[in-house]
Amino acid sequence: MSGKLASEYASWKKLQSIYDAEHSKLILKDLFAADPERFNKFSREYVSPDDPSVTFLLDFSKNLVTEPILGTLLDLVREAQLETYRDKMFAGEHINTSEDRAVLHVALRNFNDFSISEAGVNEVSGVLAHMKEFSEAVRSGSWKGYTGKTINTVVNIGIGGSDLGPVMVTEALKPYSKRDLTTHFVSNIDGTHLAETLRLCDPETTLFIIASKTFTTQETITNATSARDWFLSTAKDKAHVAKHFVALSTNTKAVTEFGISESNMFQFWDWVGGRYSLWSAIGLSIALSIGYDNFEQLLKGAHGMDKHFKTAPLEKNLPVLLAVLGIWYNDFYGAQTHALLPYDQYLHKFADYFQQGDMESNGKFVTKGGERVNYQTGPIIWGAAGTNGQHSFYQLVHQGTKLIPADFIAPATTHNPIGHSKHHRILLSNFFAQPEALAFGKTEEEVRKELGPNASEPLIKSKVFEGNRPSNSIIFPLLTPSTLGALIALYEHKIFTQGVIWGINSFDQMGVELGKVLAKAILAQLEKPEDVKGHDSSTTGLIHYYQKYRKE
Ligand SMILES: O=P(O)(O)OC[C@H]1O[C@@H](O)[C@@H](O)[C@@H](O)[C@@H]1O
Repeated sequence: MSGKLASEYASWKKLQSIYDAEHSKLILKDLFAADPERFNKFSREYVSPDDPSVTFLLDFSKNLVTEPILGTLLDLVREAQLETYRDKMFAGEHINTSEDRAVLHVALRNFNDFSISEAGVNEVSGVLAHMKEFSEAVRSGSWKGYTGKTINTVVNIGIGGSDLGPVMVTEALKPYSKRDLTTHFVSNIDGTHLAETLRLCDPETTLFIIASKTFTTQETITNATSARDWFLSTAKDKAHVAKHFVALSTNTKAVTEFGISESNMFQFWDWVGGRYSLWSAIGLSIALSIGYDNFEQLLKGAHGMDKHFKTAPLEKNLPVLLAVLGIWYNDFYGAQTHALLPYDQYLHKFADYFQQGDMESNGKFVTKGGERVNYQTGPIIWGAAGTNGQHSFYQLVHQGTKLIPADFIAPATTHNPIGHSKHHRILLSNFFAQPEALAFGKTEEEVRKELGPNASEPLIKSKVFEGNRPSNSIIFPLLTPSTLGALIALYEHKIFTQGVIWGINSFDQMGVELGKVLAKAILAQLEKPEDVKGHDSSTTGLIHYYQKYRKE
């Protein structure tokens, strides 16, 4: 982000020559055999500077790196002036240059450690107090619906950043949830999503949270309007909306026009990016589900990671280490994707969440200076909870033709120790086994020995695991709110670091606009075939087919 393309840095060029000269010699089996200290050298234990119970181990020894390679990757971080840009972010400088905005999700979870001067930052504690008061009123039952009944269902209506964070975290922290308060999330404009959710709701006991930073997003406003219509078809009187609809937004005018009073609105600010907003008022559904105190623990866990990112030397800085390892595969090995593989059912939405977090942040081909990059930027993020993935896509990860770096993530202790943790031991045996199999594989010689002299050649070949497939492992004691906060912030800062190295703006999302504009134009043409104008023959043909078969 120093105005240069990443490929112009001396360290980038050096990494390229190292890759060219050495990559065929970087064999994990040999690297481990040559150095009994490899695990100690290439693993780090994180302990929150605020709370020693928030801790995890990052083992990155099963990566195709040596100490000199890691050193050169960290030189790249220095050359890109990461520390300067990190400090600019924490100081509230407008590092989101295309939108002229500060990037201050760290201010949402700042417990007085960083001094940040930006309009709105001094309002954060007031909004948190409002969230606490409101969530406690709903959870205690003192907040009543229009017929005097207690709220037992929450429906969050939002999309993208106003949906994915709350969904992921409420799922992840279910053990902390109030089980008699059900939380649903409606995001898709497809009426099916709302209709199927409303089937589960009673208007007298349901609270709708309309979550939208801009309060103009077509999907959210359409879903919110239909939800209000559904509610009023029973409640009749518009005055009852006040007991059943609240808004989370930066746009007071649009919220009040929708019919939600300012007192039922939870504010946030333009310096909170949608995909970094779960820490803001957008987290209200989380606070309702797990209670405000646990929500605050989530924030505190993230804050500890913020401090670590801000102060730890680069070689001990976990977000930086994850970032440079990702760059090594993405930009030098040509890996297209990165898999997030949590061995924890509660984290089953983790990869979905970081699909937006990473791909909307770093899926950019133009630098902040307006130049087209001549290297790869953001990877494709995907994944699923273990062990399900093992019975689905791991075949390709183990024996396919692509290199797929992966992060394996697991808690040492489960919240559900059924059968004296029998399930968890089986789960974790897989969490340990998969990275081992990926890294070390199974040689032809081993297969031959195993199958005996009568085995056919094709069978032998098909059972060989080449190995040498890299992964990180992250293991922590238990998935608590504060540990989850630290983990999310870990990945947020990884994404930030990669964006700085690539020289791109990780905080705008211009790429989502064109489709929205075209959809608006098409919506106005859907009624009659003669209205369909200005499109290519494919788009026109598709719309005509729809018009032929549509019923209503
Ligand atoms: O929160 P609102 O404003 O409804 O936006 C919801 C989402 O919209 C998308 O188009 C993206 O821009 C996301 O970053 C954003 O989270």
